Amino acid sequence: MTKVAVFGAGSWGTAFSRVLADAGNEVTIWARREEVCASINEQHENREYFPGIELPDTVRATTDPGEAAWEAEFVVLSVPSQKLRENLTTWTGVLPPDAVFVSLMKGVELGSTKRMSEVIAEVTGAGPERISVVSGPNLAREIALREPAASVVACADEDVAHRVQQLCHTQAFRPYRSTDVLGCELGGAYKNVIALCVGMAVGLGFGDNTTASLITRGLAETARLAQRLGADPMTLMGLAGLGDLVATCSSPLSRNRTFGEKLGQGMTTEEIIASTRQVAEGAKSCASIYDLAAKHGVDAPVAEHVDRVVRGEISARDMMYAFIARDTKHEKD
Ligand SMILES: NC(=O)C1=CN([C@@H]2O[C@H](COP(=O)(O)OP(=O)(O)OC[C@H]3O[C@@H](n4cnc5c(N)ncnc54)[C@H](O)[C@@H]3O)[C@@H](O)[C@H]2O)C=CC1
Ligand SMILES: O=C(CO)COP(=O)(O)O
Repeated sequence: MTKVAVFGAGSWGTAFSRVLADAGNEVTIWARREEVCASINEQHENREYFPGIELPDTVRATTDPGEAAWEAEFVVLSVPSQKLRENLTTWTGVLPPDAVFVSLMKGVELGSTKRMSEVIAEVTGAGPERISVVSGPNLAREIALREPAASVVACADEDVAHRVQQLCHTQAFRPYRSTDVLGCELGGAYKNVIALCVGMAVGLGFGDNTTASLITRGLAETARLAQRLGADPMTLMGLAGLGDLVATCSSPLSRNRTFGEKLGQGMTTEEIIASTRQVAEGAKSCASIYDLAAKHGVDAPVAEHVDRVVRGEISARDMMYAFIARDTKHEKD
């Protein structure tokens, strides 16, 4: 059995652990909280995130990072993006030197505007052949329930992408392979910002014309930045781009869409954050993605306006009409 460490016992870390176990691996989850760890080891379920969904015996948990990482061939990372750097820095001493990293995270770091694979490389010194990402339309609850879904495993080294693909291919989970790490990561992070925006439209009571317009122009914006940074534009038409965007913008399970809906209904960012424990990555990544786009001279009205709403500078309604009032242009621009 292949040993896999999963750092992060939230929704996605837990659901993906079930996928890994279903694929025949031995999984040790690092959980931050003792009670989450105990429920996985004693009740074989993560009571906080997925009560009633049984985890196989091959999934164990620990609060000790060294124990989680012990002899692991793969190290899966699934903590909130803005918390990766500080956590990973404390774990470097216990991580096996040859392990392949698998990032499940969909965000861009504030300040540095780095993608998660870049943070991993910087903190651990791992080369691109040891850093992979998994990204696609994978709402954690549906994956935990073994509903059929596809995803993308990307690594600069296609052989490594192939290994990670084998690691998580199950009867319900179908990973495709890619070498476009940048495109997959940007697609995953940007769709959260677009889902926030779509959620705001829903919260304001607007219908399908509005949401379809936002999804389509949001995808155009994502592809524009991705292409400028060197990604393959076709990645954005695939599962890690359009696929994830459709899932996240359509689903009431999405934390980002739900966050946006609450903003559209008039709640403030502070009120929404206080009302949930779960991470809505887009609420932070809107600022870092806008910074990244600005740095590269790319027009990013969705990221820019969502950031302004999240900061409380403009209302969600004003944002919607500000989009419409922008100067007319060619659709391809
Ligand atoms: N939930 C989903 O459906 C999916 C989530 N993702 C991505 O996976 C990543 C993780 O998200 P989720 O598991 O959904 O989030 P979550 O909010 O469900 O869980 C986050 C986990 O990180 C832990 N955590 C929170 N603050 C921390 C800190 N300061 N230090 C260490 N650990 C901390 C929490 O205790 C929890 O175990 C995010 O980047 C998200 O965008 C990707 C695909 C699907
Ligand atoms: O990334 C996701 C689905 O692929 C989950 O989206 P949320 O973080 O908005 O719940």
